[in-house]
Amino acid sequence: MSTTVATNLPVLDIAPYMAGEAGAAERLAAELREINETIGFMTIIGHGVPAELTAATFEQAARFHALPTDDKLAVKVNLQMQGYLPMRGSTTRTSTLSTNNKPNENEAFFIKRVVGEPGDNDGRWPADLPGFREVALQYYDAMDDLAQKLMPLYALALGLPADYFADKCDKPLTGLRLTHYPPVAYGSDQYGIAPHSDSSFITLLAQNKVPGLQVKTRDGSWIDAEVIENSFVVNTGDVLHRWTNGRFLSTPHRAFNTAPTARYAIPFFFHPNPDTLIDCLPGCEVAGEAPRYPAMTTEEYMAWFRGRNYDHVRKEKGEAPEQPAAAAE
Ligand SMILES: O=C(O)CCC(=O)C(=O)O
Ligand SMILES: [Fe+2]
Repeated sequence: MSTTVATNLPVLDIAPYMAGEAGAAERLAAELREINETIGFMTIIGHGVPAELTAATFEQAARFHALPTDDKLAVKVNLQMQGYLPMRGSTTRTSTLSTNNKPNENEAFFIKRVVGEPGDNDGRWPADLPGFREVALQYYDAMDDLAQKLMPLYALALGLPADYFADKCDKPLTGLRLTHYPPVAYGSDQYGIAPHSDSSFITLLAQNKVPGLQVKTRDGSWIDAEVIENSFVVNTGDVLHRWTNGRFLSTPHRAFNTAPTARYAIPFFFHPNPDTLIDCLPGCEVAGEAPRYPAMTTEEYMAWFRGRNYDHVRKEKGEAPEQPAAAAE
């Protein structure tokens, strides 16, 4: 593990905006723009998500992963990434950030709910775990809500009308991942989750009491994300990076668990609607240059991403496990 320095990510207090204070949206949007053009990671406070709900979700993640392996395998992940992904079931291949060829030292439970539907997760809910589904879906609602509230800030940050993303993200592809990183003596090129950028528009990662998240800065150094009580780490993912023609950074990050106890993480991934075309946004063109990324719908992009990173999806498609690189959605 290379040397890191503990440095705070920029902290954005969104309480004035959430309270509807005059001028708050414009002021925060300007900060958001600066952050996204320079580091792509921030910590938000004043978000209004009850700390008890976040704590309860961490507890449910721990309860799920404490189940016997057979019970977890009974809800094994499907091709839509709903259900249980066993230990070392992912290898980060979409990434050009590392040459590791070892699977990620984590296991995860994925929930994906379609907006307006009750959240059946393709029937993939653990038996005999009362309260798990209810808490997870309540947290999911809170994350959906927070992500939607952040959309106008992202639009303003890009010089677009505040409601620009509204009809492009009103039936978003979202997902909640409950990850378990057991304590591991990591070998070389071994990670809890290998260096990767997220595939999302944005990711909302509840502050972890157990440190382990590291973020790569533009000068190439890795910094530890510091623990700030009741906050969310919010980062730009590849979809927004592509949409902004590379202007908003989709910053590499990785995680280890070096604590003697289990570490859990509960990231929420927010994508635009499946049929939203991710094509260079107005104002992000570079004069005299073609857009850096080919236009693709969110759905097309995600299908490509899953095929690369998740072994069960590769197998289904008849593709051999390939030389890996780490990914997350
Ligand atoms: O475990 C963490 O803190 C980060 C996890 C992560 O980056 C992901 O799941 O995409
Ligand atoms: Fe990530």
